[in-house]
Formats: sequence, C-alpha cells, structure tokens
Amino acid sequence: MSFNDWGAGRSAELPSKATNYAVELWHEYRIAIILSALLVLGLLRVYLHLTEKRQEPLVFSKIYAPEAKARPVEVAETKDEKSTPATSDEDTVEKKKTQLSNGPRRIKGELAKKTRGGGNSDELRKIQVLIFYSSLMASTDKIVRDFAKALQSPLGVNPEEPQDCPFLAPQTIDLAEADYDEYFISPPKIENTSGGGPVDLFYLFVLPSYNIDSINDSFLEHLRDTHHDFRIDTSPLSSILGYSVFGFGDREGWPTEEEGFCFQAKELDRWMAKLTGRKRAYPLGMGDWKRDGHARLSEWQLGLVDTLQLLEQTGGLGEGVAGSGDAVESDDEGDADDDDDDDGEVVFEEAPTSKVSKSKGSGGLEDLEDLGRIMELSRADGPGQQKAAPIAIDFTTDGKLTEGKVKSRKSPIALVKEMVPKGSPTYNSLTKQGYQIVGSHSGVKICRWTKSSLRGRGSCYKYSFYGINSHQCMETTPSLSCSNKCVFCWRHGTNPVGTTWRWVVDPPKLIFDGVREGHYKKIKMMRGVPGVRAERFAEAMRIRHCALSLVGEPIFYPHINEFLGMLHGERISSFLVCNAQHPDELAALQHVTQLYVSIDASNRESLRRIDRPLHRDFWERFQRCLEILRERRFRQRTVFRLTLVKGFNVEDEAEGYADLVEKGLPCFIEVKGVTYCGTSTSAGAGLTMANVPFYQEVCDFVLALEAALKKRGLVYGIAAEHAHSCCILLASERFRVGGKWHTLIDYERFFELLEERGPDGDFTPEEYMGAETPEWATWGNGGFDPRDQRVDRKGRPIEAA
Ligand SMILES: Cc1cc2nc3c(=O)[nH]c(=O)nc-3n(C[C@H](O)[C@H](O)[C@H](O)COP(=O)(O)O)c2cc1C
Ligand code: SF4
Repeated sequence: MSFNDWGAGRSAELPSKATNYAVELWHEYRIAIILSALLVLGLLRVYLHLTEKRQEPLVFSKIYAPEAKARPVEVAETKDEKSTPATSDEDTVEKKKTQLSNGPRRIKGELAKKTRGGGNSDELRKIQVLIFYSSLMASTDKIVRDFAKALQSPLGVNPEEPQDCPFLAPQTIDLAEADYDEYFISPPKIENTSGGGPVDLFYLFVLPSYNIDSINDSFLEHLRDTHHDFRIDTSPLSSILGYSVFGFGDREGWPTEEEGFCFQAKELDRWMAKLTGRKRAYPLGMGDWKRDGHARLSEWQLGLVDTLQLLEQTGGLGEGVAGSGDAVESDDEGDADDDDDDDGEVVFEEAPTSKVSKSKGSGGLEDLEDLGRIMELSRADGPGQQKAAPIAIDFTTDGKLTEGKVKSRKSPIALVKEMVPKGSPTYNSLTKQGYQIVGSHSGVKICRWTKSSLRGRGSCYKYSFYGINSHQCMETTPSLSCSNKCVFCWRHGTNPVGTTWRWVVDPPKLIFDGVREGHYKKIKMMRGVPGVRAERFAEAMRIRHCALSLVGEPIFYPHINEFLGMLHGERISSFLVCNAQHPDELAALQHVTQLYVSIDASNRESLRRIDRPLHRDFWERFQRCLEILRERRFRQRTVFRLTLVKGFNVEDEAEGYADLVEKGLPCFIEVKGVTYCGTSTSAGAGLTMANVPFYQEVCDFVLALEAALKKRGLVYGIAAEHAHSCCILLASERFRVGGKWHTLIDYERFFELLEERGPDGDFTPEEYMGAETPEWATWGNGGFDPRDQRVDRKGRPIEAA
C-alpha cells in the first residue's frame, strides 16, 4: 500500500482535527514557546562568545615579527592534536582549549595556514645574513666564524627552534670557494629549511686587503664587470635587504688610507653600493688587525645589530638609506674606477615632526581657542616643573631682568603668538635650508663639519683649538629670533627679529628632547652616505658638545639657564655665542663651558653698519656686555669672536679692536674671515665675494692686532690656526704653561667642577684647562689633523701643503 492509499480513507477529517488541535495549542502556549526559543538562542550566543579565543591581528603584524609566527605554530599543533590521543591531564586540558578555540572561529585556522604556506603577502619572511670573507693567512677565517656565532644571540637566533626567530643562523661563505655568479649577478633563492615563508638576504663582508694578487682581485673584478655588463641591470642586487662591509688591514705597512690601508674593503663598499642601488645599511668599518681590529669589529657589530633589528621591526633600513623608502640623500657613489666621490653635501628633506610642531601656521593673530592651546603648550611638562608663561617678556627694561620677571601687556590674547608657526613662510624657508624647527622657536641643524668629520675629512676649527669632536657636536639654538640683522648672517633674511620676546615660551625640556632627537635623526640619515666611518658614526650617537650658535640669539630664550642645566646634566659641553645686545641676560647667565661675545666692529658707526641692530642704544648695550665679560674672566672661559668682512670692519680697525680687548680682557680672541653665503640678504647689504678676505689677509690682520695688544701691554699671543676655515686664535698668556699653549679643554673636569660647586659656583677657566694644543694646530702649522683626509669641493684629496 502506498502512502497515498493509506491516508485516503481518513483524509477528510484527520487533518482538520490535527490542525485545529495545533492551532489551539499555539494560542494557549505561544508566549511560553517564543520566550523559550529566545532563551535558548541567547544562551547559545553567550556560550559561543565565552568560549571564543580572540584572533590576533595577524594580517597587520610585522612581516618578520616573532609574535606573528606564534599563531601559525599553534594552528599546526592543533592539527596534530586532532590525530594524536591525549596522554596526560595537561594534554587533555590543552586539547580542550584548542578544540574550544578552534570550534567557532574556523576562519582563524585558515588565515594562519595561508600565512605559513605560501604565495601571499601575509607570509612570514625570514632574514638570512650571509657573511662573505676572504683570508690568505687564515686570521680572518677564524674571526668570521666567531663573529657569525656572536651575531646569533643578539639577533635572537635559536637553532633549537628556528621557526620562532625571524633570523636564520648567519652563514659564512669563503669567497675562495663561492660561485660569484650564484650570489653577485642576482641574489640566490634560499630555501627556508625551518619551514615557512620565503627568505630575504642581507650581505655582510669581512675583507682583509692585500696588495698582491689574491682572490679579492677576481672578486672585485667580477663586481665591476657585473655593474658594467649592458645585459644586466646596473643594480642587480637591489632586491637584497642591505649590505655592510668591514675591512681588515695593517697600519704598520699601510699607515693611511691614501697609502692603501683597507683599500679593497673601500672598493668593495662602493661596488656593492652600485650593485644594490645604495643599500648600505651600516657604514664601512675598518680595523687594524694588529691593534684595534677586534675592538672596531665589535663596535661595528653593535651598530649592525641595531640596524638588523630595525629591519626586522620595520622592514626598512631607516630614514636616509636607500631602499628604506626614504631615499633622501643626494650623494652619488661616484665611480670606484676614478675615485671621484662627491663632496658629501647631503640634502635632507624635512619630514614634519608631529611631536613638536603644533601650530596651524596661520601666522596671524591667535583666536581664543588657540590661546588655550598655547597656554597648554607653554606649560612645563611635569608636576613641580617651572611653568613658562606665554606672555611677552620685555628685554628692553632697564635694570636687572631675571628669569620669570615678565611684564604683562594690555592685550596678551592678541599678541602671544608662536615665533615660527608651522607652515609659515619662515618655517618653510628654514626647513628648506635643513633646519629642524623644534617647538615654536628653537632649531637644530647638522653642520657641514659634523658631516665632514663623520667621513674622516676634517673637523671644524673648534677641534683644533679646543678638542671638540665635530661628529659629536650638536648645533642648535633655543631662539631663532634675534635683535640684529647682521649683513653676513646665514639666516637668509628669514628669521624673526625683535627687541622683546613676544612669543609663546616653550619649556626647556621640550626643546632639549626635541633638538636631541632631531640631531640624532639627522646623524642616522648619514648612515648610508659613502665614506662615513663606522667608528665615528657610532661615536656620533653620543652628543658630547653643543654649539649654541646656530642662528638667532640663545640668551633671548627666557629659560636658557635651565636648558644649559639639561645639557650639562648629560655631560654635554656648551659653547654659547651671544651678540652683545642683552647685558641683563648675560649678567644672569650661569656657567657655560665657553662664553662668546660677537665683536663685529670696533666702533659705533661700523657696528651700526654691519650688525644693523634694532636697539637704539646698541652701542651702550655692547659696552655693558664688555664690562660683564671683564668681570667674568676669572669665572668663565670668555671669547671675543671677530668676523672679518673686507670693506666693513677690517681696514684700520686693529687699534680699535685692541681697545675693546683692553676693556673686556677675554681669555681668547677668535678671528675668522667671513663666509660668503650668497643670499639675497647679503647681496642686499652690498656683500659680494670681494668682501671675503683671503687667509693671508686674515693673518696680516691678526699680526697687526697682536702688535696693537702688545703696545698696550696686554699679554696675548697667537696660539693656533685652522687655515682651511680661515680662522686664527689669539690667547691670553694665562693659557700658556711652560712655554706651550694649552687651549684645549678638560671637559670631564668642567663637569666635575659644576657638580661640586654648582652652576653659579666659583671656579676659574684655568681649573679645567686641558692638555697642550697639538703641534699641528699651533700657529704656523695649518691646523689640519693629519689623521684626516683633506678634500676639495668635489671630494678629491688635497695634498698637504
Ligand atoms: C701579502 C699581504 C699584503 C697585504 N696588503 C695590505 C694592504 O695593501 N693594505 C692593508 O691595509 N693591509 C694589507 N695587508 C694586511 C692584511 O690585510 C691583514 O694582515 C689581514 O688581517 C690579513 O688577514 P688574513 O690573515 O685573513 O689573511 C697585507 C697582508 C699580506 C699578508
Ligand atoms: S662647533 Fe659649530 S662648526 Fe664646529 S662642529 Fe660644532 S656646530 Fe659644527
């Protein structure tokens, strides 16, 4: 009987009875049924929510980050556990956890599988460091093996669990056994033996130099041929992550680089820059295998590890290095064949500094909302710290103006502005010139001597005279504003000027942190620049000196003493240059390592013409500053800074300057020929190259000044010179000991004295007088450190005269 037959007899009444019964039931219990269904659904939802394990944001994790690897491993275990019976309680618990977490979020397992497996952008990439080396006499061979092992721990390599580390164990490759085509025509594809994603390569080289035929010659020739081979891309190794070279040499046989010290490492460094599209990740290191070789290698290793860690975290080599996405340096590698590196002038594009830039950049009057913001900004950044008032401070008041003594104005709301608002023409002009603006009125810039010193091409005259390492010197100012408009100023006529401080005052901590960060950022951008020496680069990451002389007037800043305290607290020396227009602030200034006053002319008319001061009583202010300096001469190292501008302040002025020296009795007198900066300001002031004195003219002037001083019975002598920056130093006989000049500074002693006796403490310049001025720096010897290589504007070596 079919189902249809079976139902045929009852078909008329059964369905209608059943339907009626169901309808009745529904009417009677519908509320209970609906509520029960909702309750069950709700409980189910809560259960699922509680048992769900959160999914980590794998797709956004760092491409080499170990955290990103943890999940795929967990998923692999999950798979295994499904097929393996649990053997212990612990396993059972683990298994339950895994099952629970795996249940409702299946998509998690799928995502992780893709990441481990292959082919898409979420893959976990590994970094393989390859260390190439050559070794004729076997010492490098051993060093490299130890070096490779030493790299493992800081890179987190764990041979037991390779899958947990973004780095594979570094491998060493002897160039005598390597197939150059395999590594140096295009990077090889390396298999990830620990399982997982593809492998990216990072090349390191440890290369001794040999002036005889060796494997190095054929290797370097191979690189040269590859670069010149028209069938091959000129940068065929650009897909590697980066490279760095360390050279071993022997200074006993090859004392200087010109004589061949580490010449093959240098050549290799340059060919690799070309072949990789300038992916020099860390500067070329060099060491003398008999003396400092091991120390230099360790230093290089430290910097290298930092770079590799950065690479692992960000996927790039950092700002300023090609391949990092921020190729912002203009150096060309030159041609290793002709040895014509450029002069190393580096052009930096300023990235906006969100941390310290705060203004909308209107440049106009601030509205009430802005005032609130300004009050906030100008507040000191911590409880108990001094607060900086955002109100105008009048520096023209007579009598002593101490910090914090402020004069409120009638309508502060309209007048309190930022000195250099972000986006203003001044801001744009300064950043274009390479300044980094910090807060709203401070700036930092890496000076050309810092770059030059990093490349071993000479330091500024302050190295020769006072022992300042230019590559450890930060040039900055806490006030971009000034009360003069000097004809030779480098400010390109863009800086704010004024006789009073009428801007927002940034707290010293903000400035200190900002300028330091800005300086280090710019140093780091030099990492990939050709010729930068690894040991100097490492030293440069520790600022030891601060030149408060960039542009503007540092003592214009109301919290200059606190700012100096922060420098000294970090054992950073301070050379402060002021313009002799703010006697009250000069009088209130605490200890600096060396205190300068610019003496730009010897008489009122000449000073008015050259400095174009805003103060009407400029000459009186100038005179008062000299008196203060005279009083300070046994407490501070005081310096007169003379900038000679032919046609303005040189001719027949030696006698007038001698009168000023007699009045101020400075410890030192620095005489410098003006540097022509070719700006519209200088041109507008009638300045041309004809106003720049020749070195011989500076020498003649100094001799005339020395004679004029002697005539007055003043005991000064010509102590040192730095011919290539047209600068000569006269010093008081106080700094001649046993017939030898001692113009250098004992910086450590200076900090000790400060700690012992405080920022207003009583101690004399003689107490921190340093060692004897080096012979090469003394008058008549030129002043160029023989350890450096002098180069012309094109970077070509200049023979010592
Ligand atoms: C034959 C020979 C030639 C060398 N030529 C140079 C050279 O031109 N410049 C240099 O700085 N060092 C030179 N050196 C020094 C080596 O670079 C240095 O001793 C190095 O540590 C040797 O490494 P190795 O023991 O692995 O071969 C030379 C050494 C030898 C044995
Ligand atoms: S003292 Fe001046 S010129 Fe010398 S390195 Fe420092 S900032 Fe540069």
